[in-house]
Amino acid sequence: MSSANVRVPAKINLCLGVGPVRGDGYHPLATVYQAVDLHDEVRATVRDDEQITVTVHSDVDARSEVAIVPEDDDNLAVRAARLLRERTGSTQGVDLAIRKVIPVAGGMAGGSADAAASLVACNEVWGTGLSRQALEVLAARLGSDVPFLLHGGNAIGGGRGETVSPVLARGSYHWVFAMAHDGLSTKAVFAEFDRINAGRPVPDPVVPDALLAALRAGDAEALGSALSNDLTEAALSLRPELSDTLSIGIEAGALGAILSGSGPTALFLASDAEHSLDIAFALSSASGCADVVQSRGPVPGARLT
Ligand SMILES: C[C@@](CO)(OP(=O)(O)O)[C@H](O)COP(=O)(O)OP(=O)(O)OC[C@H]1O[C@@H](n2ccc(N)nc2=O)[C@H](O)[C@@H]1O
Ligand SMILES: Nc1ncnc2c1ncn2[C@@H]1O[C@H](COP(=O)(O)OP(=O)(O)O)[C@@H](O)[C@H]1O
Repeated sequence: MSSANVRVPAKINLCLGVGPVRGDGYHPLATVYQAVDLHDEVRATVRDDEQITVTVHSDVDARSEVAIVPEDDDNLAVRAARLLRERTGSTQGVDLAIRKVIPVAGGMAGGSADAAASLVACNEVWGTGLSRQALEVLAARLGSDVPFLLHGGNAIGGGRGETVSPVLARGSYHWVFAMAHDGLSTKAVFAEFDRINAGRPVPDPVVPDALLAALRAGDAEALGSALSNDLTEAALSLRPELSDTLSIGIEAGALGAILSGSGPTALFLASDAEHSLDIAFALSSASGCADVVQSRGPVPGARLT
């Protein structure tokens, strides 16, 4: 096969517990990931030389972020292809074309999603035949949340986020995402977390029992109350105006409102499609929102289409 197309979802963190910084600079996490219906696509086409190229396209007019996605070896999709080649000894080249929908530096793992998609697409077109398990090992080297994007659905994330284990979950949830005008650097938000917590004891992170119970029961209202994110204070310290966005969604009756990962995307849980439309409408005129998107989760991880 000379070309393959992979669809890959964004992720949200239903809870994000963050522990004290480790010796390697990373933080231990206790999170529940959910893959949501907001997808990038990566098309891989084999070249007849050894080059690896990437192009990035977007249909999203309201955000001009594609300009900040590197179209060179720094692109995470290219790094994934190089890592797969290194691991398998393949010498083939590939053209990668990314259709970008997931917000860039939005706390929804868009770059990690493209890395996961590139692993699956290149493994297919190069015929390198690595198992999902072997791809997960490579994924963990590319970024903390890349293994989850291969997996999809709902899952518990441990370690620095790269260990993914199953969670008992029921139900399909209605989400509204408020995208900000500019992204936030994950590294900068973790550094702010360390600055704020310097001199304070930071406990080891845990996944709250109330959140696990809500997911087991498929109870949207209980899930809304159990949403949590230990990076909130740090992200709001860097972007105080995000608290206005969260307040607008809460006033519109959201069952729960938190930042997605390290932000700045804000996420709101709705009880049904109509409620989700009401919340989206309230947010659409907020000055801090570049775009408002209604979505559903969970959905599967990176898949060939
Ligand atoms: C915070 C989370 C939560 O799901 O999501 P995002 O907000 O980025 O989407 C992730 O852990 C992000 O994962 P990812 O974007 O793959 O981060 P990485 O490339 O591994 O790390 C980028 C930087 O973030 C910091 N980092 C990341 C993960 C972690 N557990 N501890 C950290 O301190 C480190 O400074 C690291 O250099
Ligand atoms: N394919 C890619 N898509 C998006 N960002 C990328 C990609 N490759 C590299 N990057 C870089 O990674 C950074 C973080 O991107 P992203 O994964 O979207 O954010 P987050 O970690 O907040 O979810 C961006 O600022 C961008 O420069």
